[in-house]
Amino acid sequence: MQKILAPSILSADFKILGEQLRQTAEAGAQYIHFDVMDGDFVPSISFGMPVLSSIRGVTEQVMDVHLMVTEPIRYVKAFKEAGADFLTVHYEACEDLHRTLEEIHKYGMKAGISIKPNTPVYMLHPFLKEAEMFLIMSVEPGFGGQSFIPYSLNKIQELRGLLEEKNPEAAIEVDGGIYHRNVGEVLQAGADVIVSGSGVFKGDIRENTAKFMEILKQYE
Ligand SMILES: O=C(CO)[C@@H](O)[C@H](O)COP(=O)(O)O
Repeated sequence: MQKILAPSILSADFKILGEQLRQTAEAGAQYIHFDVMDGDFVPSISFGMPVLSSIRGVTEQVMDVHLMVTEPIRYVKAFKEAGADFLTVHYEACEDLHRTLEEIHKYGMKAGISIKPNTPVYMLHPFLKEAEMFLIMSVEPGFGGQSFIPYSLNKIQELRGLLEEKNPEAAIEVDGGIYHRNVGEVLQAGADVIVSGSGVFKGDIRENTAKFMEILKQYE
């Protein structure tokens, strides 16, 4: 399977966001990871639909939207209209996850399910055939720039094994604390989509992205 880089714009410079997205696209990043925080499910507040609509107009990259929001079902239609391609919700944030995933599919988006670092992979069992992507958070959701939690590697391996049997087409995305120095072990464990904020946007964006793409290719 092709390996994908999804730069997380949480670490971008919003004064020149369009230009920074262009640099990631030109260096090969296929997705843009768009973190939405509501100040309730996570302590921080980030950005929402108006920012997504605005960047949708300046790049062809796939919009990979990660809702760190309580009861995200309330916003499915709005994020579709703003330009989301993937809509990922948290297992821990949904009263009825089956219905939330159905709603995402009803609006023609691909659905993702995310779990926090302390949520075991077995909680995903009832939903393995209901999503196109599964997001393992390798830091506590809420802030960029944290350290990768090593136990996440075991969770990726466990999930890979389950998906091979139940939903081999589904992708595993991993998010938090990923840099050039550790992305190899994340890919080796079974990840398909790599989210990186600080690792892409701190320093030379073109060079950082190109180096990630070079490493990703070695694991295809
Ligand atoms: O969702 C989150 C944090 O909640 C992540 O997407 C971070 O934005 C990743 O940032 P780095 O750890 O790569 O700086």
